[in-house]
Amino acid sequence: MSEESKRREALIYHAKPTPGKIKVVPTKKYASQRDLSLAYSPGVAEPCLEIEKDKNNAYKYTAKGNLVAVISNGTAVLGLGNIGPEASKPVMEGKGLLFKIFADIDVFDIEVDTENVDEFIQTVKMIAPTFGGINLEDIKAPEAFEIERRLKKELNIPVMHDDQHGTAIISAAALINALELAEKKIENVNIVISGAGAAAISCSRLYQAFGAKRENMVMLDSKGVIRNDRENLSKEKAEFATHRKIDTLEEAMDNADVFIGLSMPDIVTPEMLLSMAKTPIVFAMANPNPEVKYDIAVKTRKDIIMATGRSDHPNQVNNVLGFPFIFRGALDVRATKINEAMKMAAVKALARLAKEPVPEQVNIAYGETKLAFGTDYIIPKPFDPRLIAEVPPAVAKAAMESGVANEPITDWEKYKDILRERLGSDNKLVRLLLNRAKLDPKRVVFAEADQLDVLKAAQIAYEDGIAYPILLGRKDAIERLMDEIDFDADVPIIDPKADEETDRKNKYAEVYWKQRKRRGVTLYSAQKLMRERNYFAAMMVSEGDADALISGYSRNYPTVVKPMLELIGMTKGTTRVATTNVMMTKRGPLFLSDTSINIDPSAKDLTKIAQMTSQVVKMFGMTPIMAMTSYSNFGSSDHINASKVREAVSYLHRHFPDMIVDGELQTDFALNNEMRREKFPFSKLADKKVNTLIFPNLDAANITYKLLKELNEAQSIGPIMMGMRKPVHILQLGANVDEIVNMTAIAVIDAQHKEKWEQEKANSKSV
Ligand SMILES: NC(=O)C1=CN([C@@H]2O[C@H](COP(=O)(O)OP(=O)(O)OC[C@H]3O[C@@H](n4cnc5c(N)ncnc54)[C@H](OP(=O)(O)O)[C@@H]3O)[C@@H](O)[C@H]2O)C=CC1
Ligand SMILES: CC(=O)C(=O)O
Ligand SMILES: [Mg+2]
Repeated sequence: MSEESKRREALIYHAKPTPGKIKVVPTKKYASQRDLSLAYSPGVAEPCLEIEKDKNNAYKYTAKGNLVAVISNGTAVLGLGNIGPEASKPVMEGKGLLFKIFADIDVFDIEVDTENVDEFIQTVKMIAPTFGGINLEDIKAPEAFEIERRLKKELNIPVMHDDQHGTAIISAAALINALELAEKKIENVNIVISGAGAAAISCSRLYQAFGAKRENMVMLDSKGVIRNDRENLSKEKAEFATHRKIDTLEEAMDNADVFIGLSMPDIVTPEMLLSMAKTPIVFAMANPNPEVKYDIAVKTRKDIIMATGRSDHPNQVNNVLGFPFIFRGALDVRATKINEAMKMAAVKALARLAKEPVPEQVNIAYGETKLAFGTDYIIPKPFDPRLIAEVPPAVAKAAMESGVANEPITDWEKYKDILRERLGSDNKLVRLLLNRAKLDPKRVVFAEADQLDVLKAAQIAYEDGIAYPILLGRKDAIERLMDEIDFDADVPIIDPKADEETDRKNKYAEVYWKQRKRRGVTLYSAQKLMRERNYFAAMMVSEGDADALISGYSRNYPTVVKPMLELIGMTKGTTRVATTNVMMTKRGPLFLSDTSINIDPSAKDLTKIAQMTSQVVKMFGMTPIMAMTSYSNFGSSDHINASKVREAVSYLHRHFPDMIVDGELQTDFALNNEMRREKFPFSKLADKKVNTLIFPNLDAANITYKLLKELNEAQSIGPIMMGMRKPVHILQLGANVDEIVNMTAIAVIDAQHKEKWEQEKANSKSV
């Protein structure tokens, strides 16, 4: 994309469909007059009076505790300089967006029209009662130092200048890890710091707290090297003035181990990079354009460990990894400050997390195949969902230990769950699935293990303890791919076409032939069939050599369903198989059935689909609240398509009175309690939140789930196969790695349940 197109794209993004990036959304009901009388006069007076009695009640009755002010005067906006308060607003709104999506913190951005330190401080102090915390942003040095120092002293809520400490925290974490990779000790390295402003001074101070030596540092500002014989140095610059008799960046870079750029674009030349010591560490963090372009740097030095502040290259060292999580931890213990102990705890948590195996969803989010700790991955990525559960607890704990927390946390596991929940219900449901599977992992045969994504999913399932994979496919291809993705495990690999070792192929063929020899199957044709991976895999499960099966990644649904039905068949007493998809929507998980199999189910089929779906919903630990959907509401149409749904509902009401199910209902009435309450107060669904929709036919269900998925309205898990005698689960064609892992967990849970039923059956027989 050309620079001009990028420019246009950025402007359109900010302008359309509504100008800006954030808005205020009410969190309470406001539909009726009654709601309004609570939200505003007269009801609102009650919390006012409670807060008048005790100011701390503001945390109980208002949004204060989760509200941070992002405040700037626009004097040092990114690396764009002093562009004024109005021009800084897009950046401040951007910070608001990041606070929200990464840590679920609400933000008012406030742009103040003054460069006078006293006026600025006075303004912040006067508006501070509104907020739980103050994030100072893009205020130039040296004023930024005084502003932060005085506000910290005079306010009893956390105040942090993000450009100083957010940047210091993330770059210190990156530096610690980069030094480990370069096999250098922080006490010994020579560090050049370009910039002597808010970010640079604060970073250099924090590096010292981790062992860097001031005498090994050379700092530069717009006038060159800050020497101790220079006159009129500010207090902060004087702190880092060097005794070395050098003047230029070029001289400073000679034999330096580390370059920290918090200044201006394009000031580091290839020659300077070449003059640095071996395995140089270069963090060119000026935004939006770094001190040296990423491509030039990595081309110039093959041994470089390179980072920028940008998201379009590896190693984004940017304070986005700091401020959301630091404030989250501070707010959650109602800390009065953000102190050194809290900052250091955040550094350590970030540095540690980078060394942990990276979840596949992070690889997917960044279009990577295998992120792992190394020169191109020295710090976690901002979209890493683990950040929220790792960094804020570390910060909160440090706040408690250093005596600045007003609301200590006692149950850390519960706190971590609450934090994860803040990122939405999708993560919660998936986590629940994975955790359940891990409780009792099963042997899962992956019928298409020679496909990279399937193999990666099998690797994750194995490494996370979700399943014991059995890999089916060409052995040489699987082994080559395993090498490629570092899947180093002793898991069975079976090639159905050449399974000489166990001779299972012939054993399965014999079983199959015996079952069907009077139905035109010869032993020869059975042997031929067992070379086909889906038949072989189905026989493995049927014969108890595997507990569950995953297939369908590379073939269309009916081709895979056929052998499964033929060899494994349905659960006893079942006349139908069907599928359900769980859609993770904004209103919570929603089960949709039947999404893949029954084209035009009868009333009786619909009752079966509803019952099977009800079992699956329970498997997810939820109570099924089901609406049988239609274009008609409770008899408003006499057409056969509506009456069959009515008939199904009536059957379920008669035979399963405990089931919470009703219809026929249009989807808006099914999902909107108020509409339903008003028009159909007699409905058995009453005020319950519907979590399951049974559709009258395949068209409706399949179109709905694909539409939701494609419009990014919901992430989908499924289709989950229901009604099979054994746990067999068929993927959507071309499913991604996350979807395959989720399906594997479902297959394992399905196997756990089926095993339990078998045992219960056996026990009841023996009684
Ligand atoms: N990646 C990240 O997370 C972050 C990156 N930054 C980036 O760091 C830069 C500085 O931000 P901040 O500290 O807030 O701003 P400040 O205005 O406080 O500081 C800017 C500093 O850069 C110095 N400078 C200007 N030109 C040169 C030059 N040619 N060589 C060396 N130093 C020079 C200035 O010198 P003088 O004192 O003489 O004026 C000043 O000390 C910006 O580009 C910003 O985008 C900032 C925060 C976070
Ligand atoms: C990232 C940031 O805060 C800055 O560049 O100013
Ligand atoms: Mg900034």
